[in-house]
Amino acid sequence: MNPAPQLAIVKLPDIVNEPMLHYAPGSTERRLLQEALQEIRSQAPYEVPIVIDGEEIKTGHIEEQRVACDHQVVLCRYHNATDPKLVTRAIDGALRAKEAWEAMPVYDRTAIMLRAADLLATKYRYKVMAATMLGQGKNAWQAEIDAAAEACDFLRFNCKFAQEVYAHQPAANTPGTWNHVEYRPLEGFVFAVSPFNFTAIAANLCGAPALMGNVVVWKPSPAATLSNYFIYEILVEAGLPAGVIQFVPGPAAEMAQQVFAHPDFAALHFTGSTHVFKGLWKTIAQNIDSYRSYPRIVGETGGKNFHLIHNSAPVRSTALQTIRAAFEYQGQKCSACSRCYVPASRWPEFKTHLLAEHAKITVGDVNDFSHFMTAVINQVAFDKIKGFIEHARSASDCEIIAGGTYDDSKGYFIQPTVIVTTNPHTKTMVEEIFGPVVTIYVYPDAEWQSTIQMINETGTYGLTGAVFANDRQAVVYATNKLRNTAGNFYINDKCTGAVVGQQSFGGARNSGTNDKAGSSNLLYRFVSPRSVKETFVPIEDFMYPHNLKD
Ligand SMILES: NC(=O)c1ccc[n+]([C@@H]2O[C@H](COP(=O)([O-])OP(=O)(O)OC[C@H]3O[C@@H](n4cnc5c(N)ncnc54)[C@H](O)[C@@H]3O)[C@@H](O)[C@H]2O)c1
Ligand SMILES: N[C@@H](CCC=O)C(=O)O
Repeated sequence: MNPAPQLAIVKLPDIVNEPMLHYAPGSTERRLLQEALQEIRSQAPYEVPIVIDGEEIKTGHIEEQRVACDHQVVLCRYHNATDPKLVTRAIDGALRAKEAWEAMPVYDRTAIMLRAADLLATKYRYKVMAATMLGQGKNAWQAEIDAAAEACDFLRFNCKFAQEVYAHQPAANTPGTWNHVEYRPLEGFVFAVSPFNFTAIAANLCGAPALMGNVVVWKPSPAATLSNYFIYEILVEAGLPAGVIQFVPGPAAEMAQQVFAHPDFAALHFTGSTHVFKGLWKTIAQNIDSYRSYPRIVGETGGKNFHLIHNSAPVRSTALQTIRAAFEYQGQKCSACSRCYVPASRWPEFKTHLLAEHAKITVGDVNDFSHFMTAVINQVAFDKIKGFIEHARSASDCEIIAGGTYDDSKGYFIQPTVIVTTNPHTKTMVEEIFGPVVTIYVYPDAEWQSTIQMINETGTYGLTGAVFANDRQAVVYATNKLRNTAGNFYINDKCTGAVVGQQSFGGARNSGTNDKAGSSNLLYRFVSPRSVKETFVPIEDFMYPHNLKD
């Protein structure tokens, strides 16, 4: 196929954050979302195929995704790529689609992504939200944040960031020459592996490399299959050519082994847990001699995020922010507040506010919009979180002051749990829980500086953190001393809720490669620049002036 002509240097439409809807009683959006929930429930179980080169494939090797808050209900039955031949087919098909996709003008690739965002914001907003609510256990507001706002924002802002990348050109040209940089898609294919907890992240993991002209084999999370399939369908409706993104639910470990054995494997785009990411990195390292190029490895992983409260902080607001950060989406945001440091002088006041607000939280079915929390994702998560709670219950240095109960008879419900510890290195202060559990350590006011040092040295993660203080010296001190403790750092705000275009997202240490989702940094990881120099005037001599005779 010939490259399509490029007859204009185009200007992007203004890119702004998707306006958030509020789902207040009586609102149109609330009614439409409730109808979508009913519709999805009535259609369930959906049948989700593998899609390779635009062809729906039904292997008959079926897995189920269930409704998190009502686990007897099967939301979808999806076909799994258990046969390695299918993975080979997906890779081969993607590589065949590559030439035409990378030859497609940037304008057209961009138009597909912008169109997908508009389809999601309008025609499919409630459908994708409802699938996210039922499948991934989000209440209406959390689904709006994720499946509507953040997913649209990723799709649109990436287009803006891509323009920044393409516009980044050499600073100088010697007279008679013109230099430019071409941002080539990677030579090979990208493997995108997405987590259960954000539909938006899944859209970004496959969408960002594709926007930059790459072809992608996408393995969605089993616990997010339906919403992710709907995202895939939207991209196709928006004009994504067959083969550019291959939608391949499958056995994770086996697929990864096969993909990483392929010489054309060019990049991993992963979000998920730290131990899985490290395992994938090791396999890639072991196979390094077999690749055409050094693969790019981009992974955003776990966290152990903190709120640090100074004795000058506005206590009530800080307690409210802590409730949101610890318990929204049942603590299943990688950014969730999981450890909290409170000065002894303000602890009684903080505790009073925290417990009073905690008492207002209800946990229940996503169809009842009054609930602040719903179920955690599945039995494995439920059991793991339960284990942390029981460990705290039996530990002599911990006291559970709120919550601490759970019930998986209908859905995987865990009450928001507050632990107070006298040991700042107790298990729940150090390990990622990924559930609605926050542990508080009360520090002597005089130990503000050593507490900060301890926060910096506790655990292995570096994702998000927040300091709350009115005293500006305290803010400055904490901000400087905690520089490497969090890739996303907040001052007088909770440690969750990064917005695309406003706070690019990611952490270092064991939290990931910090390539910052929602920024041009990330897009640079999926291109391989070629510097091109053109000379306009032919030369007439190979000698340089200094070679001339006196
Ligand atoms: N830093 C971030 O931006 C960010 C964002 C969201 C989630 N997370 C992290 O993700 C985790 C929660 O998500 P999750 O439970 O879906 O994570 P997970 O690691 O269990 O799964 C993530 C993906 O990896 C796949 N996978 C699992 N085992 C694999 C293996 N052996 N080989 C190849 N692929 C494998 C899964 O099927 C899924 O698609 C938490 O640790 C959370 O902190 C991080
Ligand atoms: N970007 C989201 C977290 C994504 C991870 O789960 C936040 O900032 O809360």
